[in-house]
Amino acid sequence: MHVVVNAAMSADGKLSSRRREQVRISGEADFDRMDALRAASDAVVVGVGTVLADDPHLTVKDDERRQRRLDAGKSPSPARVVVDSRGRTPTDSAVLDDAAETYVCVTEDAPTENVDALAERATVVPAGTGRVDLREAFAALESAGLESIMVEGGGELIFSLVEADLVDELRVFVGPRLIGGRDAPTVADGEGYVADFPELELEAVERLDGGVVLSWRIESDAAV
Ligand SMILES: NC(=O)C1=CN([C@@H]2O[C@H](COP(=O)(O)OP(=O)(O)OC[C@H]3O[C@@H](n4cnc5c(N)ncnc54)[C@H](O)[C@@H]3O)[C@@H](O)[C@H]2O)C=CC1
Ligand SMILES: Nc1nc(O)c(N)c(N[C@@H]2O[C@H](COP(=O)(O)O)[C@@H](O)[C@H]2O)n1
Repeated sequence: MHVVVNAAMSADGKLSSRRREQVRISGEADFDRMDALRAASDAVVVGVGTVLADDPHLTVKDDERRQRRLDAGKSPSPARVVVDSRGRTPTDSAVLDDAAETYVCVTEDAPTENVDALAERATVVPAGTGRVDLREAFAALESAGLESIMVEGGGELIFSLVEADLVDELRVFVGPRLIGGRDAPTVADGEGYVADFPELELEAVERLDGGVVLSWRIESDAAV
């Protein structure tokens, strides 16, 4: 399994504002780069915080890319995965439509009524208790044939994935605006580190949309 995190942040490192509503940080070229990465992936992963904030669709937008996937015997868009401990994904969410296959990773103690409702529209993957056990969930996704994984956010999920040693690459578009706010989400939220900070190796720098795309490799010890 190969896991790439792709996100867009302001020049001061924020994924959105303190209201946690979607903020357009990327320009057309960066959204197109994101679409190409989606098209090259087997699955696109987000946390339920992102579903509740943005109601994303997570499909491939470009017709030619969708056609190329069909020509290769694949579905037009990759599978969508929501990491959602309690099964809070609303049943009318865009990720639960029939445009692509969807997996919802929940905990074993998630409320049964939520799990049952989600199971009508998605494949439910139980993993862990309290919070989704990401290593167990990703191992289940890999067993389902999902090898090439793109994670779009948000900051809570990205931090946990790094902490679980599941991330191979981090690609961040740094856009030409400031958002500010001590409570605004960043690329890596969660508890944060106080020591043994994960080390990154810079692989590429590309100017785009008045900002820059930074591509980093993360040393990962653990295999899934
Ligand atoms: N600029 C960008 O590229 C993007 C921005 N966003 C923004 O990020 C914000 C949402 O991010 P967050 O609030 O951080 O939510 P998130 O999308 O990271 O979801 C976090 C939630 O996932 C669930 N979860 C289950 N197991 C977990 C585990 N082991 N570790 C972590 N979370 C687990 C929990 O319910 C947790 O609250 C929104 O404001 C959205 O607009 C989201 C994606 C991309
Ligand atoms: N890469 C990027 N740049 C931005 O400026 C953003 N606001 C986001 N947000 C994420 O983009 C995805 C939207 O998906 P759909 O267009 O609905 O398919 C979703 O993951 C947002 O959280 N990303």
